[in-house]
Amino acid sequence: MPESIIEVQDLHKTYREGLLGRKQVNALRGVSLSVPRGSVFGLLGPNGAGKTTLIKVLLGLVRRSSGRGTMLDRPLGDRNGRKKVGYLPEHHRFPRHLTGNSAMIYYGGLSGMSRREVLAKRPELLERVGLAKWGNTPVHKYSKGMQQRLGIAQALLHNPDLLILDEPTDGVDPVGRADVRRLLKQLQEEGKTIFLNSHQLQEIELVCDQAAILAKGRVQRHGTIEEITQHPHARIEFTLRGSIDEMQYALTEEETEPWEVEFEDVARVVVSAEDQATINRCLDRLRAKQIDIIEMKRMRTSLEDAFLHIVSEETVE
Ligand SMILES: Nc1ncnc2c1ncn2[C@@H]1O[C@H](COP(=O)(O)OP(=O)(O)OP(=O)(O)O)[C@@H](O)[C@H]1O
Repeated sequence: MPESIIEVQDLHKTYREGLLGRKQVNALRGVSLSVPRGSVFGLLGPNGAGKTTLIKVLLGLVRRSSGRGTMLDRPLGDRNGRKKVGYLPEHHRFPRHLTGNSAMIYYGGLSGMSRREVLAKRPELLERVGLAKWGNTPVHKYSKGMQQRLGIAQALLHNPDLLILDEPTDGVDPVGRADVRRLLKQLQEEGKTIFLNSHQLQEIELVCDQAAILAKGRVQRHGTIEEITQHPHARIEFTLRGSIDEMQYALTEEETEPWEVEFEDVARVVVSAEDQATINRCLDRLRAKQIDIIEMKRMRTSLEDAFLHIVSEETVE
């Protein structure tokens, strides 16, 4: 088992609202998960699932109602555990009057760094995020992608081991997203762990090694992207040549998706197979009917399909 940088067990958070706190919102209802050190970990979930609450509990910005955990080998909420964390909040806005350079000094100061320390690190960090030439430009002239990259640069100032990024590519165009992805991969290669909250499922699929899907305050699925996208039944796409009638006859007992006839004697069909024995049976019947198997490939579910399936499965309370 790889070492965990974040480990939480049975985390609950209930917000209380209204007069005397009578109205309760159960934002986290027993969240358990572990984030391997050195991974890029994606936290996914529909609106209101509890993602930001989980991040805030990890950072000690919101007090948990119950549960336990560790972050960077310290108990949850421990101030020393937070010193090695870089954080990019959701919808963050830099004050308009700051430039890239002055923003780095301002935010470095907030995490206790002296001006001299920031000045020593700033050129390299701005270079890394592709903003070396933009240091003197006011941030209100930056594109959304540039602002997010500056946000990541400020989160890296104190050389954290763990980066927690809440929607880092929100509102960023595809080119900007590819830049952010490249940067995250580089940071991972340097040994940093990245915990990413994102709505962009494709983004998570491209950049993350592991993910957790949160819905209604509970972890619905947790594992590598491969594990999450594994379909319970294998789906095999066959491209076949021969008599279309004979093909259909050979596969009458199987669960197939609509046939696509490409030419008069070539067709493509997807067969759902519960196990290898089902696949073998299909092959035997097709061969017995003298059908040529031109191609056979196992289909993967996209993370988006898996996400929609998991979220629609979850029970409504
Ligand atoms: N300070 C608060 N007081 C009361 N309820 C809150 C508070 N913060 C969040 N909630 C509620 O807790 C639940 C989880 O909210 P949270 O913001 O953690 O979800 P999320 O998954 O981050 O959603 P989104 O993707 O929309 O940002 C929601 O029902 C939300 O309305």
